[in-house]
Amino acid sequence: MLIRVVCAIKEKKMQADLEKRLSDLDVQLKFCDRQKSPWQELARSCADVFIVSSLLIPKPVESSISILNNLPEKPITIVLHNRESSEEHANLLASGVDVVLYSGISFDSMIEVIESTLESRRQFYYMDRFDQRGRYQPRLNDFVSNSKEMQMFLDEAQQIVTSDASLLLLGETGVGKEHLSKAIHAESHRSSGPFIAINMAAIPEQLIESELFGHEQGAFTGAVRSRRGAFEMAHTGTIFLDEIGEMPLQMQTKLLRVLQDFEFTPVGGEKPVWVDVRVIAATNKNLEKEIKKGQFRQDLYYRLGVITLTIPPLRRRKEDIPALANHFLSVYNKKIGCEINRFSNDAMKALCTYQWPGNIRELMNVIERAVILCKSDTISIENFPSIFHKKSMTSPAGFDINDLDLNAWKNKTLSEAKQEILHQVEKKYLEMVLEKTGGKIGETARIAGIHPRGLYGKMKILNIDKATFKSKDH
Ligand SMILES: Nc1ncnc2c1ncn2[C@@H]1O[C@H](COP(=O)(O)OP(=O)(O)OP(=O)(O)O)[C@@H](O)[C@H]1O
Repeated sequence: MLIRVVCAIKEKKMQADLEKRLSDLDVQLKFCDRQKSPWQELARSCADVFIVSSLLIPKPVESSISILNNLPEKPITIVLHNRESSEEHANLLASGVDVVLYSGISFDSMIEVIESTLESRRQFYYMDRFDQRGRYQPRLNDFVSNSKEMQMFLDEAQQIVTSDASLLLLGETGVGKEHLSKAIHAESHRSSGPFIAINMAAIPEQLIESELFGHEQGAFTGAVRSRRGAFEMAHTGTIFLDEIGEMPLQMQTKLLRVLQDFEFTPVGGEKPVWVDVRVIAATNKNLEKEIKKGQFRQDLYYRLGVITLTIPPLRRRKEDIPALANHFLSVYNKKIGCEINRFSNDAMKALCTYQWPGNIRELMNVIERAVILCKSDTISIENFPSIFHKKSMTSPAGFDINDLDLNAWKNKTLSEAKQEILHQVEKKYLEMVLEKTGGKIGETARIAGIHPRGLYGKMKILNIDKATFKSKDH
């Protein structure tokens, strides 16, 4: 968060000195007009810290201070008092002022107190970001995943956490793009800074600019107070721009300009603001198609996608389903207060066969519903929605060329891409036959029309363990 300091200082020299020193402190600084009564201006600005001369506080002091204290930002108020009277200091503190400073003290001491106030404000935002156990969740290591594909993906993600480059996350709805970006933020050197998520599809078009870059009071009808935008809130942290494919073209142009040097001017503002922010954008749209249709700027696509990661859909990493299902079972057991131990074999099989168009979000919802409906210690297929009861669910999934992730092939030769698909097909086929034969190698080899030694070799390469199939009821 970029700390905002708003000052109303009576003495001209003091104002000039403070302006000089506070500008070095990584804050956004604003001075109210000394000629007019500044209180209305203070109350309409959005600030973390107010620094005011006691002579400018309208009487009665208590109600003027309470106007500031009741602002939604819960600002800290520092009053510079021109008399060294402990009684008057005590009265100011009793009216709700946080810090009272005698303006006759050395300027360095005054700056020291202001600095420590700013630091306590930064800590206030910092504390806000941790759960009760003091952990900022989620972390990359906590990612529930057993599949090779996801492990490779997570290794790739691990390599880019140290980078400050913009990141574009692609993937279907519910695959975990926001979840991953939180984990990347938590692993990065920015983890003590904020993570601010903003969804382009959820904001009316005319408000996007103000949501992203903030506005000044009076910038448009209804802008009664000034307000900070997401970029300012994300200062020293990460901003997550979700559904970037929904951003209107005109805003794309503005965003591109901001991404050049991270400087912008709030709507209706005069002074530019500079922020230090890492941008992670995400979409489930095919941006290359959107570019061809003229709906997305190619230069913005390149700027956002300095690094691009595509999270595979759940149906392409079915090995993850049992681990994820058990993870969500324990999450909802705790949340709902149940003690369900397991899934029946049929129930787990149904989960593993389903195509999951809504990915992990859909899986979470299905498990939550099942935990609520389950009346025993085992979740059965009857606890799932009716689509899971159909017979076709238990037959092996069909092969759909459209399910393939073409992005994953970008740096591969044709023969490497073919090899990869071939491995997937062989793995699926052999697992299906091993399942049928209860893990019997001779019988599986006979059905597959290959030599048992050849079958062993393939199982080793494809990481298939026959013991997995022996444990099933055959
Ligand atoms: N690996 C994971 N382990 C545990 N929970 C996960 C995992 N991945 C995603 N989730 C959970 O699944 C839900 C959906 O994830 P998320 O919101 O990150 O998806 P998304 O790809 O950003 O979706 P959308 O495109 O619709 O915005 C969230 O509640 C998230 O916490």
